[in-house]
Amino acid sequence: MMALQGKVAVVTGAAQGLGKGFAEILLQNGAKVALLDINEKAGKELETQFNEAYGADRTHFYPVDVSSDQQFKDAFQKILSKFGQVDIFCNNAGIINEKQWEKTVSINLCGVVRGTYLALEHMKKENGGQGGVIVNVASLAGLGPLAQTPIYTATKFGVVGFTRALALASEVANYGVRINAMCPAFVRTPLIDSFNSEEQIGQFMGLADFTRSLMEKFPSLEVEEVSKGLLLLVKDDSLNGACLAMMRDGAGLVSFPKEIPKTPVAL
Ligand SMILES: NC(=O)c1ccc[n+]([C@@H]2O[C@H](COP(=O)([O-])OP(=O)(O)OC[C@H]3O[C@@H](n4cnc5c(N)ncnc54)[C@H](O)[C@@H]3O)[C@@H](O)[C@H]2O)c1
Ligand SMILES: CCCCC[C@H](O)CC\C=C/C=C/C=C/[C@@H](O)[C@@H](O)CCCC(=O)O
Repeated sequence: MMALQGKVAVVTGAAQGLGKGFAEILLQNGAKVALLDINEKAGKELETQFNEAYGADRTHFYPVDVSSDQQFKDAFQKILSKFGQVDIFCNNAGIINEKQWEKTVSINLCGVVRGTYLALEHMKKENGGQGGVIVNVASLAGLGPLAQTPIYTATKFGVVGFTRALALASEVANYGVRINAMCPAFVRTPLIDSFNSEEQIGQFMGLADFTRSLMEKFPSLEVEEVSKGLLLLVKDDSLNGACLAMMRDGAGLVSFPKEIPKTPVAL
């Protein structure tokens, strides 16, 4: 089990919702945490709140839009100057916007790639790094489709595929870095109200009742429950390439088929 005392973590999309919960559980377990978010006001307020609760200088906020390569790189350098190292990197920032779908891809998928490559470059043993762990936040919609959000679904499938491929690369090439994904069902944060917003859902608004019925099948989780899942993926040294599915009736590591299950067809 990885001990978190003295470790340095980075969490994107940390100003509210799941990111805030992830940052807090890492602080409670002894890590220092760099908070990254596009929302400067909420981020700075959270920095003050966390430093008061967990000790001065345990947390610092960096304003970053994860769709900007430059902002991400600049912040990473500042984090290294302040904290000296990065051991844990959680790519959590994500949005739902089916109308501005290229923006959604740039944040939800490209943002995860940007953060992961920055972290990997620093952590990789072949670069003189100390190893570490990266956790990418996907969704249950990265394992099965959410009809109202095809682009969001595509980005989350992308996050799962990217995480699994890179985890395999890390194992084969011995990077010394573990890379895992989280796939929670609905979680009680502002994001789940999106299904009712024409601005975010656009042409798929007519499917709102379909999402509502899915929410009955998968009752909302609380941020605190999902945060325990992050802690598991960070601490358990045996986990690399793991996808943790989380639902109200229980969490579990997803078993992906070794062979593709298929029904034969005549060609
Ligand atoms: N809430 C759910 O039901 C749920 C379920 C499964 C997965 N997720 C995933 O969890 C992650 C967090 O979602 P949440 O529910 O906490 O959402 P949220 O909207 O409450 O919080 C998202 C945070 O990300 C920040 N953010 C948005 N765009 C950004 C950008 N370009 N750069 C940096 N920060 C940015 C926001 O300012 C906000 O603080 C997302 O990736 C989401 O897809 C959420
Ligand atoms: C518009 C609100 C969007 C919230 C998006 C969040 O990421 C939450 C997504 C939550 C649930 C998605 C469920 C998708 C489910 C199906 O595809 C289902 O078949 C998956 C089956 C899983 C199982 O039963 O084991």
